[in-house]
Amino acid sequence: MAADLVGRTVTVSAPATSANLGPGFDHLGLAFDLRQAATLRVTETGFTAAVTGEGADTVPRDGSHLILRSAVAALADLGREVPGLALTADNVIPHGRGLGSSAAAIIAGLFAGTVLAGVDPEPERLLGLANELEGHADNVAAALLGGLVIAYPEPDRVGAVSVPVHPELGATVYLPDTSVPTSEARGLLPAEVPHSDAAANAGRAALLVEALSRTPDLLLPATEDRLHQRYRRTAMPESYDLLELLRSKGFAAVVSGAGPSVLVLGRAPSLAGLPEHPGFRRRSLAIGAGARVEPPAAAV
Ligand SMILES: Nc1ncnc2c1ncn2[C@@H]1O[C@H](COP(=O)(O)OP(=O)(O)O)[C@@H](O)[C@H]1O
Ligand SMILES: N[C@@H](CCOP(=O)(O)O)C(=O)O
Repeated sequence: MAADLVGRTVTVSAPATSANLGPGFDHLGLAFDLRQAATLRVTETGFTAAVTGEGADTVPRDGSHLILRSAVAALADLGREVPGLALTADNVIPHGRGLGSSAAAIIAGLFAGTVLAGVDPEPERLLGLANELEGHADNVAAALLGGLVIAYPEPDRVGAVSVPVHPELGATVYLPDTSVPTSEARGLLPAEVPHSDAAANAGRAALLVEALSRTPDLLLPATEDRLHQRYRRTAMPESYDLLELLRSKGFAAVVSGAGPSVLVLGRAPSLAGLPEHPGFRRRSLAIGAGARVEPPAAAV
């Protein structure tokens, strides 16, 4: 038991993310300026969570809390065990909406656990742990590194590269009141897809990297997907209808992550013309930085 760590405190933050971005299923992620902050203190005994904001009524208050579990996993990976941890968090990322709340929680916990152990948060090690906890690498990679990220899991490691985004790129998210757990949305995907659909997505994902980084005018064709969105329609019919409506008007709309939020990408000024839509709250998002240690004052 690492009694030497008792009393250590750290405040960290990790961004909300949108995974997939249309054709980049499980591989592309984009981070936003909406951040999960968390303060963790090593205590003499017990695992506790004081939580306000999004999900405060539903998340556990003991050691099964996702941020605490992730911090413990990072410590264990370093061969350290702590007698207790006290978490304080004010959650601002809505849960189960496709904005990577679980990825931000996992990355915040892993980052905090590593810093509490006195070790530099080395991206590849954290990404491997995060992929195990989340089950897919796209939004944990973006939450860790920030900006636009291509994740590429390999048999013995998870790789990720950052790609510069076009300076005018903006994003607007349409948030419904309803949520769909990512596990449920993943359960709707078929085990096999037609070769032509896989080929189309491979081409569009390549085009999307060009569109996001250099040529935003290509975003509408570049965000076409045939591998996941339509299979998930039954779980989020209103989102799919909104997506089709926006695309018919020329906006590059996609299901954000596993949904049910709808994300629109484009040059920031062009997004000013986006319409309101009943049942959804519209919100502009700027591209965000990756996980980081915050000054203690950032804790709420
Ligand atoms: N800040 C958080 N603290 C604790 N648990 C969280 C937090 N954020 C997310 N979770 C857990 O992850 C779940 C949502 O994850 P998921 O279904 O993948 O949706 P998404 O990541 O798109 O919001 C929540 O119901 C909760 O169990
Ligand atoms: N590639 C995953 C992304 C899930 O993202 P989330 O933010 O909805 O958890 C998927 O599409 O299942």
